[in-house]
Amino acid sequence: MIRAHTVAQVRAAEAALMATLPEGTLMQRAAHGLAHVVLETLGGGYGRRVVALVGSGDNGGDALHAGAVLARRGVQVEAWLLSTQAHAGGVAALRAAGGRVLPAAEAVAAARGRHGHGGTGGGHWDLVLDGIVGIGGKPGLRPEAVAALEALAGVPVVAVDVPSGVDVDTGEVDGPHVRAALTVTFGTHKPCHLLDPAAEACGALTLVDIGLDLPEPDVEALQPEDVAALLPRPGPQAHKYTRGVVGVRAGSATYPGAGVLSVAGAACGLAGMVRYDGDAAVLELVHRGHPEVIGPGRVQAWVVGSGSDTGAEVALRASLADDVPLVVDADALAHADLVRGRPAVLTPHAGELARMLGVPRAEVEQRWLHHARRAAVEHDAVVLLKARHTVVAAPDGRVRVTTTGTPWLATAGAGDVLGGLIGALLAAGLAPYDAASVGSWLHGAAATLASGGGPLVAGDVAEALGDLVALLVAA
Ligand SMILES: NC(=O)C1=CN([C@@H]2O[C@H](COP(=O)(O)OP(=O)(O)OC[C@H]3O[C@@H](n4cnc5c(N)ncnc54)[C@H](O)[C@@H]3O)[C@@H](O)[C@H]2O)[C@@H](O)CC1
Ligand SMILES: [K+]
Repeated sequence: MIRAHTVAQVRAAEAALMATLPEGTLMQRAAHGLAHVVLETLGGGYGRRVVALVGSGDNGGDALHAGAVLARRGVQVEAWLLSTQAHAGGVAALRAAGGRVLPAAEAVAAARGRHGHGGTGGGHWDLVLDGIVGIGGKPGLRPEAVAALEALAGVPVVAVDVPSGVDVDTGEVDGPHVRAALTVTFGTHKPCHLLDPAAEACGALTLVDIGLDLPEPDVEALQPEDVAALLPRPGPQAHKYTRGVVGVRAGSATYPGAGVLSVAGAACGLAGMVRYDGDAAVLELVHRGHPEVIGPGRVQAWVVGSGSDTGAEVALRASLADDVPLVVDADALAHADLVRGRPAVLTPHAGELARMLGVPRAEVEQRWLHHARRAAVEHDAVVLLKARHTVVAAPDGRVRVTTTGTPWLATAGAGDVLGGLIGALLAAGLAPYDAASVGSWLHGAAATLASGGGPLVAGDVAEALGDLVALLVAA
């Protein structure tokens, strides 16, 4: 599991640990870990050239101390100070190790002198260390930092702890921020490493352990071993009913494909049986790919709403009449109020969630975490907000972010497959929060498997699920 803690949680854990250790120990752990990752990234030390952008706080201190370690390994290190307040011990350590320290304004002016305004002076450097601000930073960057980054445009950036300028606790961005190729973080992940748009600015992630003792995380992301542990598996005595029956009320004469694809997701094999309750012509289409699907009857979970058109409300009310958990998607989301307090997973995309909450879509896309959490509380149900990094929020505040997937998954019908898959997991006995987050993880991973780096259609995702589950179960 990737566990992400808020700034306040990290500060508390750091304070508790620091009280037991000699001063500076944690920064040394962080700086050595960071330097080690940088040396690996550079493929060695001697002859490499690294510039550190250094702000006024301990994040700059980390960059300076890491710079000192790098300088001792033969790296040519220059620190550009963005403030007169730079970490004194770090400055002294870097100087003592042979690094150069100068005000950023002077370095930027020199780069501009050599290469003109807007600067292509970056060509000299192999890597930029972003020690502008860490968890103590306010969102956005000051003009001096923006100018320094411009002067170094094109050089890969390694962010120290977080990409400077992003909101650490929410992943929101407001104004300029660093875009890193790699982020090296300390002690634990922070929400901005998982939540877009900040997560996109992190690049790859590496965690350096500094020995923090941490509470329950604010946000987490399932990893393959977590998904494998949560996957429902048939026991030796299993039969189709004990494995769960999932019912699908999706698709209509107008949108038959939604029914076919919802069933394709539900028929992933993780439940024992799939029932279809809807348009007879759609059932005929369903039978071409899935002859095992049967008509209405008792189920352990319902999937409702995709392509249901004007029949969504009737389908939802009929499903609620059975006291079983349900997936509420697409057209049925307009009637999500009916579901309040029932075991359910609501699966909106940003536009649908915006309508549910009565806010502009752009606001949802700026503040994914906030809106997913708010919707989960207001609807008293698990909300799965579909996006590049899907956010699954429970009414009690728990949040899981999905980091699997590929941009090729942005394709028609992919959401129908996801709804069916989550329905199968509910029918198999997973709680709504687990079913939603495991389903979303599997959906993204199956897309990556099916894509192989190229385009795909929704049916390919459903087809890849079997192979994916086999890989997880075997691992
Ligand atoms: N305290 C410790 O022992 C440890 C701290 N660590 C490092 O310390 C960092 C936190 O350090 P700090 O609490 O000193 O805070 P930061 O270094 O994150 O930044 C705070 C400083 O930046 C200024 N500032 C805030 N927003 C700004 C902005 N948008 N632009 C420019 N300047 C801005 C503030 O005036 C303040 O001086 C962590 O992210 C991590 O890198 C790690 O070394 C682990 C151990
Ligand atoms: K930083």
